Amino acid sequence: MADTAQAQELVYLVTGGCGFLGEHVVQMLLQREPRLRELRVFDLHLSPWLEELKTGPVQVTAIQGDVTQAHEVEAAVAGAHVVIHTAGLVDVFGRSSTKTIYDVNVQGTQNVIDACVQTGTRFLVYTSSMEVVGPNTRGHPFYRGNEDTPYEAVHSHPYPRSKALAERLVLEANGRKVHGGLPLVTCALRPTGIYGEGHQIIRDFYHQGLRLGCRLFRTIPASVEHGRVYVGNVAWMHVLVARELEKREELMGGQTYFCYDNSPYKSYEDFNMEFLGPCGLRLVGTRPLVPYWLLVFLAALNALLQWLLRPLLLYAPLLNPYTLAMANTTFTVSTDKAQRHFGYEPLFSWEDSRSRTIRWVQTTGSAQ
Ligand SMILES: NC(=O)c1ccc[n+]([C@@H]2O[C@H](COP(=O)([O-])OP(=O)(O)OC[C@H]3O[C@@H](n4cnc5c(N)ncnc54)[C@H](O)[C@@H]3O)[C@@H](O)[C@H]2O)c1
Ligand SMILES: CC(C)CCC[C@@H](C)[C@H]1CC[C@H]2[C@@H]3[C@H](O)C=C4C[C@@H](O)CC[C@]4(C)[C@H]3CC[C@]12C
Repeated sequence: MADTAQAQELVYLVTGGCGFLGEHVVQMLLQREPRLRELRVFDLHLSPWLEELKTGPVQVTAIQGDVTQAHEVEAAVAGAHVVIHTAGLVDVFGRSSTKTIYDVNVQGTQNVIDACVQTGTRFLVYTSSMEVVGPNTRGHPFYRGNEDTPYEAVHSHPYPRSKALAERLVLEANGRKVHGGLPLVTCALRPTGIYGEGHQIIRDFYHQGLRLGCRLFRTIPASVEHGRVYVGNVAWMHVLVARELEKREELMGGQTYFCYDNSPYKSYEDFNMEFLGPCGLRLVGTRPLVPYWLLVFLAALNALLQWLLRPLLLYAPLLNPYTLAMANTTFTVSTDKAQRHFGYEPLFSWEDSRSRTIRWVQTTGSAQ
């Protein structure tokens, strides 16, 4: 690949390419990977915006498919040079069964690895999550840690468990011989809480705030730091890793990297106010307005109601014991591993990330 540097010769496959992160990865590849010949976008649900991409210089191939179906994955992977595997079931609210989460996140990832091995695709980038590390349900803080910081990772919830299992599969597959005899080179990116254009939860908070008279009520102490990273920078990191894996396979193969940028360290709610404030909302209270024991009780009540109502309807509110533990436990990263290993620098400054997100909330928020 390296010799014919700028020729348009590469075929990339992005699984989950129509999701929140996947869409940004697709757009970033089209803008920033000059060697791209074909971009395959594989997703369970194809988005209409894909049609607009089909008129550009790069061949964009939309593939409606399911990562749990090995034959569909293999057909999509065949002939691709690089796979960026972002498809996943992101569910910390109890919307899907444990089995479904495992099928998509673990078996789906295994299918992607097997397809690479069988078809001879050598480079696999996996979107993991900060949650393979933490926060754990014991509430231990991870304060500005890096990839080597010791931490007791205890996974009680199906989503982080599935991401941790899938990440292990990907890392263990590094070095396996693919069809043709060359080694597979894999690595895993671990974003913290991603924000930016397309982030559904921020939109939900915005609408909740509008319903409450342009107010939100503080529930988490301002001192609890929650790591966040802008979607454009996460996408950029994926593109860079995919590009550099071939040149630095010894160094990068089998590695994990937190996704980071210059977004400030704040509590989950204070961080959201960086966007919701300029959209007219205010956060009431300098301290939590509800005592913590009451939040714990309400979260447990929600879990009980979810279980009781399951035969009749899906009750999946934002607050449950797991999301409360996540929001209420400090988890922030401070690392330069990606910069050292493959020269990553955030493409978007904090100011830019913030204003892009505000603009998006303003334009799409009121339309809901
Ligand atoms: N959103 C975050 O804050 C965050 C943080 C860390 C890691 N991640 C990881 O990033 C990845 C993308 O997350 P996201 O926030 O964009 O989620 P998303 O739900 O917006 O996107 C996931 C995409 O995967 C697709 N998908 C789901 N099941 C599939 C299947 N069986 N076959 C094919 N496609 C399927 C969905 O249709 C969707 O387009 C996930 O792997 C997630 O675990 C997300
Ligand atoms: C006390 C409650 C009212 C506040 C509820 C907030 C809750 C919905 C938020 C808090 C933290 C959020 C998660 C965090 O940003 C990181 C990730 C990692 C990623 O892999 C998937 C998304 C997820 C779990 C965020 C989901 C929403 C959470 C739990």
